[in-house]
Amino acid sequence: MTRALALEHIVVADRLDAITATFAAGEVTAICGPNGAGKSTLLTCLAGLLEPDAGTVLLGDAPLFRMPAADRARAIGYLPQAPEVAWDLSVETLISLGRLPWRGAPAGEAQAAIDAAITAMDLEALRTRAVSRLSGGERARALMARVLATRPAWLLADEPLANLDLAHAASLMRRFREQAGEGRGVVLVLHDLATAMNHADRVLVLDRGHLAADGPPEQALSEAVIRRVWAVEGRWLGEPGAQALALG
Ligand SMILES: Nc1ncnc2c1ncn2[C@@H]1O[C@H](COP(=O)(O)OP(=O)(O)OP(=O)(O)O)[C@@H](O)[C@H]1O
Repeated sequence: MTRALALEHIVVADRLDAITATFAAGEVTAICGPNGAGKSTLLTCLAGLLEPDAGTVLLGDAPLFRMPAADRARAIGYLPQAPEVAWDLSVETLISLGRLPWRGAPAGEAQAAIDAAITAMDLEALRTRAVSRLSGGERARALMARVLATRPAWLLADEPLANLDLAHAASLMRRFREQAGEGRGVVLVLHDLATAMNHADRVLVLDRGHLAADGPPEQALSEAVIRRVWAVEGRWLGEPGAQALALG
């Protein structure tokens, strides 16, 4: 069973203030909030890349920052907001880097995970293409595929839809749902509140380093919360699961 990820009173000076939240496996959790609210900071703490100044991050019962790095890398896959690709690799080689935490596993298992990630992100036609010759959205899909190839218990992604066209964005949200259905935990930073409203099981709203709301999307992203946190008048239109936010 996938162990829960939890933040206990974490503080990152001037960026996050005493945040407590437990993330459940099998769910898609969205983190929303205005620019500078602390969303990426929170996600890097969850990923085990930024140690908070106070408080604890737990994976199950284990403090995340005491775990061996390889164990952490197998458990948590993380897609940063603006990932760097240091070398000009082919798409398939880039994706195969997602298997590094599993060195020693059978080669067939690795190839199956890489092939599944290539299919999931619609990259068959680009398998041998150099990363430098991809469009922005294709590159984003290749980087997401690298994370999927790890098959981690937790998938953390910072604005994973940012560069994707409509069809690929919808397809990736379906993949995240499938991943949650397989028992993984999925935590996404999302600016598009309609995507969070329609696809997340739970939404955390951050506002200037504080947790402003935490709950099912219809509560955490109510019109009152949007007014208070984003200072915008918004009105939800449409049916549950296919809502749009009208502004003004
Ligand atoms: N490395 C850093 N050192 C110090 N402060 C930082 C650092 N990175 C970000 N900050 C500050 O911390 C706050 C939170 O930043 P963070 O990147 O977590 O926000 P965010 O909610 O992800 O914003 P955005 O929607 O703009 O991506 C901001 O005020 C930012 O200026």
